[in-house]
Amino acid sequence: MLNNQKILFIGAGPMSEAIISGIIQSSVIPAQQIYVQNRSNTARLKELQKKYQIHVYNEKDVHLTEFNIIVLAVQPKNIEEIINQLKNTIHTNQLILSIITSMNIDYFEERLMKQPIIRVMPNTSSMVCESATAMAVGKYTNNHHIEMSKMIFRSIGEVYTIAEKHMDIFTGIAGSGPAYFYALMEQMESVAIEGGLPKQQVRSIVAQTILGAARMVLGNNGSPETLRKNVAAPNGPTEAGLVALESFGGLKAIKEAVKNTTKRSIEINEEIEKSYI
Ligand SMILES: NC(=O)C1=CN([C@@H]2O[C@H](COP(=O)(O)OP(=O)(O)OC[C@H]3O[C@@H](n4cnc5c(N)ncnc54)[C@H](O)[C@@H]3O)[C@@H](O)[C@H]2O)C=CC1
Ligand SMILES: O=C(O)[C@@H]1CCC=N1
Repeated sequence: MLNNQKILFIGAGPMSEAIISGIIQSSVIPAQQIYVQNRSNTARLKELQKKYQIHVYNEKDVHLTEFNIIVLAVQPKNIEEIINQLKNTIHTNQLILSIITSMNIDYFEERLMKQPIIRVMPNTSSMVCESATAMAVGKYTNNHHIEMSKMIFRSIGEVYTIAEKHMDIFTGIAGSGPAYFYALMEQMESVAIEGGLPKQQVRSIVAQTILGAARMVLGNNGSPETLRKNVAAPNGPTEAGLVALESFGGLKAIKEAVKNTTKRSIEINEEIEKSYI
């Protein structure tokens, strides 16, 4: 289905790279059909070209009508210039996949006439084909568009089709989630080194521990609650650790992190909508 499709990424940041790396590893779209446009950073474009053997463009050289699929991968603050670039140029037979955080499908549909648009929230684990990706579809999409989008994002992990109103909480959990785990890993690495474990082993020990816990849950070996209880014998070392986690606010902090991310995601859309009134 994607054999003859040409795909353009607008924005050459880490998220575009993570997706490109994933789709090349999974051979869902060949490298020679992948194009990336960035604003001015020629060195970054050269780096991506060399690493993945894809085509790269500076903004002014792109002919947007050549592409079947256009992935928008810039920050929300750059959205207006992207709309200006697309408006009056693209056709309704081109599929837009927006991974831009916070920006609602309505925003695009109001500015681009009858354009098929799918809003997607992947995460950086796309790089190793382990993303948890959400997809919400616009009103001008058809089954073919939805299937193409699923194929692309399934090549880089799991895809969940959700209602668009849940995109912000999904961002709080899965889009931003890797950052919470990295923050946790930083703390665990630091205390492991302080406790005398050899530095060269610590990174692997911590990462393997998180990977194993995730695999236990995904392998249906029990709910997180049951699995937690299995680790913590009454009055054992784990129980002491969990008591500290709770008493230092660790559990509440996790919930607050998700809530704050969700709130900020909603705010960004509101701020940008307001700035154009
Ligand atoms: N990094 C992450 O974990 C995730 C990011 N996202 C979202 O994906 C989008 C991209 O994320 P990153 O790659 O992290 O962002 P980034 O800010 O690192 O990269 C975006 C790139 O787009 C370029 N750019 C800006 N305006 C442009 C224009 N008009 N034409 C061409 N290039 C332009 C910038 O120079 C920059 O190199 C953002 O909206 C972000 O919120 C979504 C899911 C996860
Ligand atoms: O925080 C950000 O800017 C984006 C949202 C999801 C991951 N990164």
